[in-house]
Amino acid sequence: MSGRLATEYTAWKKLQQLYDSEKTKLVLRDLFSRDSERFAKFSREYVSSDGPSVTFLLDFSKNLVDENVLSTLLELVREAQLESYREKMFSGEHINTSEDRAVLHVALRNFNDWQIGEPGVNDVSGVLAHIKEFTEAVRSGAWKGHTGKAINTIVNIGIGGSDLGPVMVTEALKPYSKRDLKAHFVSNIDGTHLAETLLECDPETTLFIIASKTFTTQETITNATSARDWFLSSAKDKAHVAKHFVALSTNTKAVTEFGISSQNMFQFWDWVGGRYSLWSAIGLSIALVIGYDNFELLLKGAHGMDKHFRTAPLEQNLPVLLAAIGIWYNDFYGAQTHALLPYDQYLHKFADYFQQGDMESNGKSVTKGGQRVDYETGPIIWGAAGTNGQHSFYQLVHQGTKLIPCDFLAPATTHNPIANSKHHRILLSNFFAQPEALAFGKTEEEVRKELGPNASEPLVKSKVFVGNRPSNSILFPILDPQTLGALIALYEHKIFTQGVIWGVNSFDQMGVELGKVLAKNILSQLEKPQDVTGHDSSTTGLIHYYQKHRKE
Ligand SMILES: O=P(O)(O)OC[C@H]1O[C@@H](O)[C@@H](O)[C@@H](O)[C@@H]1O
Repeated sequence: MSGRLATEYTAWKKLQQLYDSEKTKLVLRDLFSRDSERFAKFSREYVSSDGPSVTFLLDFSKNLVDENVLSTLLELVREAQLESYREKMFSGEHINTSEDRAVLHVALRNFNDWQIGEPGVNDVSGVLAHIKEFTEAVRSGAWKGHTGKAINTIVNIGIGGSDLGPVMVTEALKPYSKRDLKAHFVSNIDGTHLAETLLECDPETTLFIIASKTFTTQETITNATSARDWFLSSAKDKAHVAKHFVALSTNTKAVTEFGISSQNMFQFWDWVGGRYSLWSAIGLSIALVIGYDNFELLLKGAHGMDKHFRTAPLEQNLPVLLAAIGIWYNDFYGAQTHALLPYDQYLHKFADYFQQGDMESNGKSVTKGGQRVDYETGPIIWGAAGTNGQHSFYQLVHQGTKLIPCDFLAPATTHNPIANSKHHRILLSNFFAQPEALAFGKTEEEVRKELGPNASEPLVKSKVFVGNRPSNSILFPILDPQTLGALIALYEHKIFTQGVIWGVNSFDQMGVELGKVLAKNILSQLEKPQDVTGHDSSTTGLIHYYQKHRKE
């Protein structure tokens, strides 16, 4: 975040030389056979130092690194002044320079009372108390709808950071959920999303949570307005809106104008980035689903990771290690993507969540100083829950022409030990096997031995796994709120660290603006063909075709 070009760092140049000279020697089969201590050297156990107990193991031994490469990567982290930028973040400096804002999602989970001098920080505990009071009233049935019935359905209306976090976390922590409180999430402007959801709602027992930091997002305001119309078509009286609509926002004025009273508004602040906002009032749906105490455990688990990130030496610092290794593939090996592969059905939205978390943060091509970068920045993040991915895209990961660094994540214990945990043992056997297969592959010699002398050459070749495909493995005891909090914060700080090295502003999102502006202009031209002006022939042709064929 220094705004310097990463290629100017001495350590970067050293890494390029190392890549050129050592690449052919960084072969996992050899690295492991040469060093029986490799696992011990290249793995770390995280143990939270305060708050609820969280432990997990990060095994990064199956990466194309040796001690020399790793220490040079850490030299790069130091040279980019990660430690100093980290302090700037934690102390509330306006490191989001383009928007002149502090970046303080860590303050939302600051149960250590670090002193942070930014307006709003002192109000965090008040908002948490409001969330606690409200969620307890709804969950206990004390909060009544307009006909005196308790709430049994919540609908969170939000998009991007006001949707993805609550969706991912409520899915991940389903075992902790109140099963008789149904939770829906409406994000897409496509009317189908709202219409299909409303089919499952009763206006007497549904609570709408309008989640929008700005409260100006077209999708959210349109969906919220249609939801309110739907509600009023049965409730009739506008006064009933107060019992069925609450808002999560930084924009009190727009919330009040919408018709939601300020008592039913849960506040947060401009120093909470959308994609870092699940810890804020945006987490209200999470607290409703899993209960306030579990929500607080989620926050405390994240806080433990904040403390680790802030204080652990770089060699022991898990977000830093993940970031450094990621740079090695992204910038020297030319890897375009990074796969997140949780072997836990509850984490099936984890990759979706970090698609925004990572790609909106580091998908930039100018530094904070305004220079065009001459290296690759944020990777494409993708993935799916194991073992489904194995029967879909793993073919390419194992034998395709692309290098795809993978993170495998799994819980040692399942919440659903059906069939005497047989399912879980099979799941975990795959979690252990895939990184092994990727790393060590299967040589031509091994294939020949297996197939016998009569096997055709093409068949032999098609069954070879070249291996040497890198991965990290993260193994945790069980997916509970505190562990999930720590894991999310782990990746948040990884993203931060990489952003510092690349010199980009990880906290703005200018790239989402242009399309919004063009869509607004096009919306005003959709009525008549003669209104369609000022576009290229392709866009004009598409709009004309739509106008010719639309029915409504
Ligand atoms: O929470 P609101 O303000 O509705 O924004 C929702 C989302 O909008 C998008 O355009 C992005 O900028 C996201 O970062 C943001 O999370």
